Parts: sequence; structure tokens; C-alpha cells
Amino acid sequence: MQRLQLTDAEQAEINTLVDRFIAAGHDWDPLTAAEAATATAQRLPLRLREFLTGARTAESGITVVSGVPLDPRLADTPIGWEAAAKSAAGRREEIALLLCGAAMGDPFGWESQQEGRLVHDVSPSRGMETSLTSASSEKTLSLHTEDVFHPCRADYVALLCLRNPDGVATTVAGVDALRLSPERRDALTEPRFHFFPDDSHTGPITGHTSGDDREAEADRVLFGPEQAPYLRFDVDFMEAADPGAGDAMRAADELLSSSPDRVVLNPGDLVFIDNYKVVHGRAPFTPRYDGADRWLKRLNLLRDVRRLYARSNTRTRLVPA
Ligand SMILES: NC(=[NH2+])NCCC[C@H](N)C(=O)O
Ligand SMILES: O=C(O)CCC(=O)C(=O)O
Ligand SMILES: [Fe+2]
Repeated sequence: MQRLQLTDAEQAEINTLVDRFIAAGHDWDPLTAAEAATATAQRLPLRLREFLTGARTAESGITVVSGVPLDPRLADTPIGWEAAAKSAAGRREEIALLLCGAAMGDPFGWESQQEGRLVHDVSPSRGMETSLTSASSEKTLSLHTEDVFHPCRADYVALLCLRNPDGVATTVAGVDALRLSPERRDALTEPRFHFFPDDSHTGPITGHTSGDDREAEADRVLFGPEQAPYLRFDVDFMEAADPGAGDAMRAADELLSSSPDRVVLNPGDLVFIDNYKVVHGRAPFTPRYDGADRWLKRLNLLRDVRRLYARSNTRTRLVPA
């Protein structure tokens, strides 16, 4: 894990950039906001930009920046993302995340997720306590690759912690946990798995038009360099194409879930999760629904947004439905 603590002076610089971004009135059209953020990110403190560039080139699995400034008058934690979207709660923090995120990658969103918002809210939602989405609480969120179904899924999932009163851990596990027999390892390296959109995606998704995606082409769990492979895994939203692949999938799940690392995010902590190198999840907790609940802002980042443009017929930062 790589960690950087921002100094008071650096925090003040970031606050100034956030003020200017708000004053410039960049609207929340995702293309405009993302491009403006990328331009403004050039003015972030040099030490932060060097740190993030270093994490990128080293392909650090987990990278934490601590001391991202939070509004001392931060609103109560909204009960679920819909309430957050309606009230624009945590707007300053949203912009701080967008700016720091834009120093690491190109921000983008999904039309099918949180109504196409670029920055998402992650807070417990009533009725969703045991769902398979980030709005859950009482149930463990299984280790997953973010948006495992999509070839243009994020290179980094960035999470900025606004509140975490009970110190609930984000769990992470890397490909190095997969100490498997050669047979099982081979199975994971072959196109013998189907991946599906998770329950946070609503409405139709490009290339995934019907409820039954099993016709979609099979793909691999492990891919890329043999000595340092990348990983694509979400036991809740994938299926093995044959019994041998199913056995390898269950063995991989056991190894990943047996002793994941725990990252407890504190307010002002911003974590960049390398979505090709590690899977992430969350320990269960009891929701409060009193305004003091755990609350994160989330941003998807690509190393090169042109991967999206190349797959789409419009130049958009939203993966179209
Ligand atoms: N295994 C899972 N539960 N996968 C889905 C993960 C949660 C999803 N990315 C969300 O934002 O809600
Ligand atoms: O709440 C967390 O710590 C992680 C939730 C998660 O998986 C996500 O928001 O993508
Ligand atoms: Fe996630």
C-alpha cells in the first residue's frame, strides 16, 4: 500500500481549487465536468501529482491519500444515493474527489448507474440492508471487480471517505492470494466464464440488452502478463461455463475471501483501488439512519477515456445505455 498525508498548506491549495471550480460554474454535464477537472488537476500540489503518477507507474494495488479537505459544515449523511443526488449533499467533497481523481485517470460514469452521475454516493439505504449493492450494510459485500461485466470497466475505483464512525473496513485481496493448483490456474486463464451487470445497474446496458446475458462471449478471470496477471472476479455476478471452471472459481473465491486485507477509511482518506490488480468489498455493519452514517463518494477512472470513445458512436464520458 502507498500512502501520502497532505500538509495543511496542500489542503489549503486544494480548497482554493475547489472554490474556483465552483465559482467557474462548471455544470454537471459529465463531459464538461470531467474535462474541466482534468484541466484543473494540473494545478494540484506537485507532491500529490508526483505521488499519484508514481502509484500509476508502479501499478500500486491500493493507494491512499489522507487529509483531503472536508467541509466543516458537511451535511448529514443522506439515506442512500437518491437523497444525496436530490440535495447535492457533499458537493465540495465531490469536486475535491473529481480533481484528485483526474490526476490519476480520466473520470467517467455509467448511464445505467445512479442516473448517470459522475460522482456516486455510497451510504446505507433503507430496504437495501442485505442487497448486493454498495447501499447495503448488514450483509458482507463480497470481494468484487467493479463493473466486472464490462470491457471498459474502471482502471481505478476512487473512494473518498466523508464519514465512517464505526471504522467499517473496506476489504481487499490481490491476485497473489490465488495460490492454486496448475489445473485450476489454467482454468482461470481460459475463456470459461460469463460476467454479468450487478444489481446497481438499472435499465438496458450496451451489449447486455436482455436479462439473459448467457449468450455473451465467455472470458477469462486471469489475463495479461503470466508473472503478474490481472484479475476479473465477482462471484455474485459471474458464472462458470463448465464444471472444471466452476471448481476453479469456488477455490479462487475461498482463497480471496479467507483473509482479505482490511482498509479502514477515515474522513478525508481517499483510496484508489486498482480494479485490475485487486478485488474489493466491505465488512457488514449496522446502519443508523440518523444522519451520522458511513458515507463515501465514489468515482470511476480510466487510464485513457478513449477506450470508451472507441466503443461508442458518441464522444461521451458516460457509457451509454
Ligand atoms: N458482489 C457484488 N455485490 N457486486 C456488486 C458490487 C456493488 C456495486 N458495484 C454497487 O455499486 O452497488
Ligand atoms: O463501502 C466500501 O467500502 C466499498 C463499497 C464498494 O464496493 C463500492 O462502492 O464500489
Ligand atoms: Fe465496489
